[in-house]
Amino acid sequence: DLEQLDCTDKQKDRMEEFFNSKRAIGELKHDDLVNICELGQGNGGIVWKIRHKLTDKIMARKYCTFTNIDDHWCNWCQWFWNSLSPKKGIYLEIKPAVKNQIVRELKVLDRCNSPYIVGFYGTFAAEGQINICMEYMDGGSLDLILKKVMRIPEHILGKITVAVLRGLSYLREHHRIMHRDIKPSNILVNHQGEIKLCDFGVSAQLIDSTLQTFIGTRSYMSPERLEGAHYGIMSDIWSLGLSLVEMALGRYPIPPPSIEDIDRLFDVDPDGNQSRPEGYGCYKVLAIFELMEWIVNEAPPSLPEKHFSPDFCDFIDRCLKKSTTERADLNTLLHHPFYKRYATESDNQDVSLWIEQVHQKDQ
Ligand SMILES: COC(=O)c1c[nH]c2ncccc12
Ligand code: NA
Repeated sequence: DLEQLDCTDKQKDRMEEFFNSKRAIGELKHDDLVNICELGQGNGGIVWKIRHKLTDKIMARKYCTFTNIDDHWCNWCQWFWNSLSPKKGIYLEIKPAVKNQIVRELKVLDRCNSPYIVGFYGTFAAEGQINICMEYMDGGSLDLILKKVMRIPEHILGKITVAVLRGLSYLREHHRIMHRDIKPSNILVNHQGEIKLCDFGVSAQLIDSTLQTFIGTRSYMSPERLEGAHYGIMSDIWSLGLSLVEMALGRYPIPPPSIEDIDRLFDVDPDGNQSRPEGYGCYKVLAIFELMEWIVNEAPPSLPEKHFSPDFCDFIDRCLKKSTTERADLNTLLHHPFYKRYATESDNQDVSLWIEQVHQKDQ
């Protein structure tokens, strides 16, 4: 039965519904699943929309790719990364014993039941890969939504903040783990207006066995983590702050845009449509290592009070303190006015409506 989570009756019903469908599905087998379409190339794997033949249940399935060690680039990266932080050796192959440990550790996902964590149907090894089957979120991930809209309005970002902080609290209180990879592509939404986290580092072995730590063109990693120092939940807080600024401005905020850049981003043309101004793409895109250097050495980004509420600006400033001793911790943020403004609203009809509008743009 449901652990007595502090959630609304509607949320309890939704989770009960999920448990029933999970029980009906039972043990997941490779041959019972049919691929429908690709949903995204996540970090450490590819995500597919699939259908469970016997129950017609739609799910999301992540194929976890490992260090394809024959790839020269990966070897170089891994060597480079180890030279930066020689704390762990290079996994030249995924030994069966390691694979079994990963599957065992992923079983923890069976017990991750929260309205703010994407549902888990099961995991299995097939064709030398590990598969994780999860709840399908028909609104997709926020990075893809951000590509469709100019930027995400503050009241929606407030709801996103509530969901992420509650998801992080759940992971810490019930499973004593941090997320490790908070960013827009790991925050999913659906047409019911639900907002959930996915891709958290539940298996230490899986984290060690994949190169996910730094592949990609952007970094949501905190300064202390980039420096190879010890990091914990406070690193998730930094990642949340950076993700919120990106979604609020509509672009990755490092190097920080100038006030002129921001005014241009917020300019509306005469007939009131917000089109991406021609100068939009003009900002300099830094290479990944320049970016990491900027995060470690330069001042953190912030929001302009001209376009956002003082509470939101203050919330962001507290998340993006470079020093972990100055940065707000989870409990402080759960008492922050910006969080409290949205925490009271129990249903997410506004989010549901907004998702509808966003996806209408496709048609
Ligand atoms: C890593 O998990 C995922 O990316 C996803 C889990 N459920 C989803 N639903 C839609 C899109 C992506 C996902
Ligand atoms: Na992901």
